[in-house]
Amino acid sequence: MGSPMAQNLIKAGCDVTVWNRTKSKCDPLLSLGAKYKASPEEVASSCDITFAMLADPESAVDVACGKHGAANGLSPEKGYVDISTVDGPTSKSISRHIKATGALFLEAPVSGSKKPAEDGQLIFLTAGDSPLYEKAAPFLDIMGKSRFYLGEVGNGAAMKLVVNMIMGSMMASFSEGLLLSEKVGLDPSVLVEVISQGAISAPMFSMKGPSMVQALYPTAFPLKHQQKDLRLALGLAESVSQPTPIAAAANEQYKVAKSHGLGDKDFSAVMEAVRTKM
Ligand SMILES: NC(=O)C1=CN([C@@H]2O[C@H](COP(=O)(O)OP(=O)(O)OC[C@H]3O[C@@H](n4cnc5c(N)ncnc54)[C@H](OP(=O)(O)O)[C@@H]3O)[C@@H](O)[C@H]2O)C=CC1
Ligand SMILES: O=CCCC(=O)O
Repeated sequence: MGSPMAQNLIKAGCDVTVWNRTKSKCDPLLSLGAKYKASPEEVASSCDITFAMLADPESAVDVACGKHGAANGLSPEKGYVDISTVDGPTSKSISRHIKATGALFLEAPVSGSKKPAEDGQLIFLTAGDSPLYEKAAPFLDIMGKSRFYLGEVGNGAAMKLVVNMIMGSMMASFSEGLLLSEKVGLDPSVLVEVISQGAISAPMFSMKGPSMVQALYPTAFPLKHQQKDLRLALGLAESVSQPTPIAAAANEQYKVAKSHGLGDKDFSAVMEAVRTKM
């Protein structure tokens, strides 16, 4: 996700400096004109705004607050925008570290996957310092098609987790439907077509259905990240005593799929956990 987002900034003429743990993944960006720094600290100290896109809460904390983390390079007037999908408590902790340097903080997780990231069509769910929201807006508009400002840090993370909780449950349910249709002698491709014309039509079903029918799961959104998001969403629900039995059942299926080595496949590969008693 970080790579196509950075590409769009570079192509729009922004002065972009990049870092990634696996340096070779920066090469396509460097050939487009990006500069490279050897640590998040050096990126933050050389840029006005630093955007971070990390896998999970642990890596988001490490890159922001760890040794040679971005916080070490920040100072007043600078801004740190964390686009990673994390839970509210993690985001608040990162915010405290960043703000202790005098810099501003915005959480800005995104809805939309690989293709929207490539096409600059992401949906930003932001919260935190509103002056940084205003300053970052022109860049968010290059990478995305819309942006929401949701107030206090934690609200962007919560919105993102609720959306992905619904998405994960929908995908598990869709998988069950595809498999059931096949078992009763229907053509699952026709089910995909029927769904696309009715009230439960969703771009996700139309885009992923045809390959799921062929048991193909080319990765757009890794299954391990969908399971992480369900886990974090269940934690959010627990924190306010909201029952979420459907999401909890879906999470079990993603856990099974992950434990069978499907974590790096697209999250639609949850169908393999539903298909067989893995
Ligand atoms: N893919 C999608 O469709 C979407 C993903 N998201 C969210 O965006 C985030 C990124 O997703 P995505 O790009 O798909 O994930 P990837 O797994 O493809 O990339 C994860 C990134 O995090 C880095 N990373 C992981 N662990 C560490 C660590 N310990 N220290 C430093 N860097 C680390 C990786 O570095 P390295 O290259 O070295 O492994 C890589 O740059 C996740 O939070 C995900 O939930 C949100 C919307 C859509
Ligand atoms: O977090 C991943 C979201 C994927 C999507 O919105 O299609």
